[in-house]
Amino acid sequence: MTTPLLSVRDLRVSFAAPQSKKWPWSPAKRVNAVNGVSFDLPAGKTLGVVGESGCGKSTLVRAIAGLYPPTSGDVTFDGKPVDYTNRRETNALRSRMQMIFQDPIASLNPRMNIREIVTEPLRVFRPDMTAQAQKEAVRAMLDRVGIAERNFNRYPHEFSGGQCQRIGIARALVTEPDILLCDEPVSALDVSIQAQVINILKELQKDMGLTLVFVAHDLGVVRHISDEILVMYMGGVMEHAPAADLVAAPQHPYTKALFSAVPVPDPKVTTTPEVLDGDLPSPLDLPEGCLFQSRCPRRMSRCATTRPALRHVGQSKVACLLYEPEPAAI
Ligand SMILES: Nc1ncnc2c1ncn2[C@@H]1O[C@H](COP(=O)(O)OP(=O)(O)OP(=O)(O)O)[C@@H](O)[C@H]1O
Repeated sequence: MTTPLLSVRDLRVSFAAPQSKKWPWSPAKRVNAVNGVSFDLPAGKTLGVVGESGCGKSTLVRAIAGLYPPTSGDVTFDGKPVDYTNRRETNALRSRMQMIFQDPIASLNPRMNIREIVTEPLRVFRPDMTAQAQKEAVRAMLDRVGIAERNFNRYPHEFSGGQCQRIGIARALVTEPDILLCDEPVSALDVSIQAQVINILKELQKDMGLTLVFVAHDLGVVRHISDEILVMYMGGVMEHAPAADLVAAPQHPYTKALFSAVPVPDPKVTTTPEVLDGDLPSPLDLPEGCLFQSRCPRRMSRCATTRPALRHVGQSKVACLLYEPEPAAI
């Protein structure tokens, strides 16, 4: 079996919660944003990450990129464990692992023109390149994302959201990284522009042999671009499956509810979104058993005490006690 390009094992990220002003002596609490995520991603493939707002998707990719320090767990990149406390190592990692963000305009420096923005990563990560070689690389990269040379001296505010996202992609890919972490890159764009940006990403992935992690809350977009999909809920993985299997036959009760809400573009097909009752648990105080128990339509008594592990169900991996035999009574 080939070694995956990216391996994540039991990754956890928590943040210090703001201290209560009314009860400053109360014990400090932590927001548990990512709670034990594991996956392997082979080179050249795309992993989609989906889930409701606040389930920890952005925190997961930012922790992998080294923007948030993981609380525990291991990340292995290209066969080597990543030490996020080692600054030199993290900097070297950044040249091979780049990121694009949700708000394309805000993620570009408003004081730099487009040429300067796309040249910046080369100045940092490829100081060995001559100024002429850098200029050529920037021109070629901007050309590939469809930005004409006559616009290179213009500033981000002069471009539309879709153009800014293309510039963001050029900035991320100019150093020819191995992996691109995409944090909701098309959520802020119009639907027609979303398709253009996704097609550019897919073309570049093919040409450059890129590996992608693609975060989105729009399941339609994710299933179009992904080879495999990770479904997150309250910072944990509920299901991890090949995209086609997840769409055709979701296994976890949460995935089923999530997919039942996706509209089908066919007037003859009627869909009935499954409404989930119950409250979300607090990320400050996670339940002992299954993270989804408070809203699960298939809840059983042992869900309150046992946290299910991801286990194989056909081609998928599912974290649900429905697929775990009940232990025999002693
Ligand atoms: N810097 C931070 N400090 C404290 N809590 C944070 C911080 N960043 C995220 N969180 C919390 O961590 C949890 C996960 O947030 P995150 O942004 O990763 O979710 P998400 O799934 O990406 O949501 P969205 O789709 O809305 O971007 C949330 O409860 C959020 O409030």
